[in-house]
Amino acid sequence: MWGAPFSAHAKKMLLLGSGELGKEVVLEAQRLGVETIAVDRYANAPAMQVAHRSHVIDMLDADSLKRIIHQEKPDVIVPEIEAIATHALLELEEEGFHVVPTARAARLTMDREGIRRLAAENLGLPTAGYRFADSLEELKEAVVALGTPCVIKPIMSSSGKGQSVCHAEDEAEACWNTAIEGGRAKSTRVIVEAFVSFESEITLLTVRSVSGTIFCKPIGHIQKDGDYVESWQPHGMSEVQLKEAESIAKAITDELGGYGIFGVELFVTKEGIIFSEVSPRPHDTGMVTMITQDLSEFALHVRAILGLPIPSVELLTPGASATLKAENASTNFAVGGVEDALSLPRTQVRVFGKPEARNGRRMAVALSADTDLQKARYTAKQAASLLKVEEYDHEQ
Ligand SMILES: Nc1ncnc2c1ncn2[C@@H]1O[C@H](COP(=O)(O)OP(=O)(O)OP(=O)(O)O)[C@@H](O)[C@H]1O
Ligand SMILES: NCC(=O)N[C@@H]1O[C@H](COP(=O)([O-])[O-])[C@@H](O)[C@H]1O
Ligand SMILES: [Mg+2]
Repeated sequence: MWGAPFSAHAKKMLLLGSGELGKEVVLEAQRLGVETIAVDRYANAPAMQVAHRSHVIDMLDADSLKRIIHQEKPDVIVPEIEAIATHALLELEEEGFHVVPTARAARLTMDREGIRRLAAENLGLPTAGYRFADSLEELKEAVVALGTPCVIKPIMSSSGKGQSVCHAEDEAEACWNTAIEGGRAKSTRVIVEAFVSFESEITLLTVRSVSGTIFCKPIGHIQKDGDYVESWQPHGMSEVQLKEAESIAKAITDELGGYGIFGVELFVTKEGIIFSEVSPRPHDTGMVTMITQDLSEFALHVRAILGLPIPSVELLTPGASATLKAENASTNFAVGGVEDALSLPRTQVRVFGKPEARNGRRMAVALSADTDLQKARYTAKQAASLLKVEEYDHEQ
């Protein structure tokens, strides 16, 4: 029970990160009458455009983070990206603030080392072989030890930023440079992972709420340069594979604890299911649930966070999503082709409203439903291909 936004008894939710995923979280929170505050490193971020108010701060700076949280005194703090001063979240939790799902979960998943060691070394979950390196020399040793191809990633990054595949030992230096330039935080530590030749990869959305743990139907996806371009639900898997996937997801989410949605990323291989990583928050590939489920991953996150019951989640139809990415840097552009995309059957579009385009930046997503999953995938891809980031002429 809570009062209206802006009133003395309002329920206040503060998001750390205000991208396209946060925007949907804010919209869902507002449907339940929650007061929303969006925070990010730049102005006019997507979630800021729909939240009650917003702040621009360096979220990797602990003092700025604590200052804004002490000022706002939110009832719930919702990390929306990894790159946050998570040690400050641990302190804030100690003070009595509620961090979603827990400050420890945010801390462990912000860097690949924390979550990988927890999954592989503490829980004994199957993962790709891995090593960590703090210098080019150490990286070269790791590449020799793991063999090629292997995948190199900054320990703090997301959406494939700074990630590369090393095909031969003499590529190690180029991979090192990519990682150092691409990480979201200025860390020089990288993870080197043995390359997994998977048959498919999935996100298993797992919801922890007062009602217990439930799983959404598996979401299949395709990634390009470490970033998702297409996802669909349900992904076809055998009963045995699904049980294995659910048991890994249950183990890691039970360990992280708290209430909320988790995107558990898994590789499906001939030999079995391999754990990749987990986001204690909605997942980009899960945007497809906006068209497939009775409760989207955003609605589920908000309900779980607020301590509300989630007795079940239903897949209403097979469906798919496909992304629009910008190719050039610009602040004077429009997302065009929406009319053409929406002329396709059972298709929707979300335009994120990011104020700046950059090469590779995700700007919009197309969502399509169809009783035939393959048709849904085809239509979503077609819709996304009709969307374009178009530059205005200088005079306009
Ligand atoms: N060890 C690996 N073997 C094979 N492919 C991999 C490996 N690690 C990552 N990939 C590929 O790169 C993609 C992105 O990797 P990962 O999820 O670790 O990066 P990320 O930057 O955290 O991405 P996101 O934030 O979108 O989840 C994976 O979904 C997979 O397609
Ligand atoms: N894979 C994680 C992911 O998709 N996160 C989503 O992308 C935003 C950052 O986008 P930007 O880099 O374009 O600002 C984040 O704020 C989040 O919504
Ligand atoms: Mg990932």
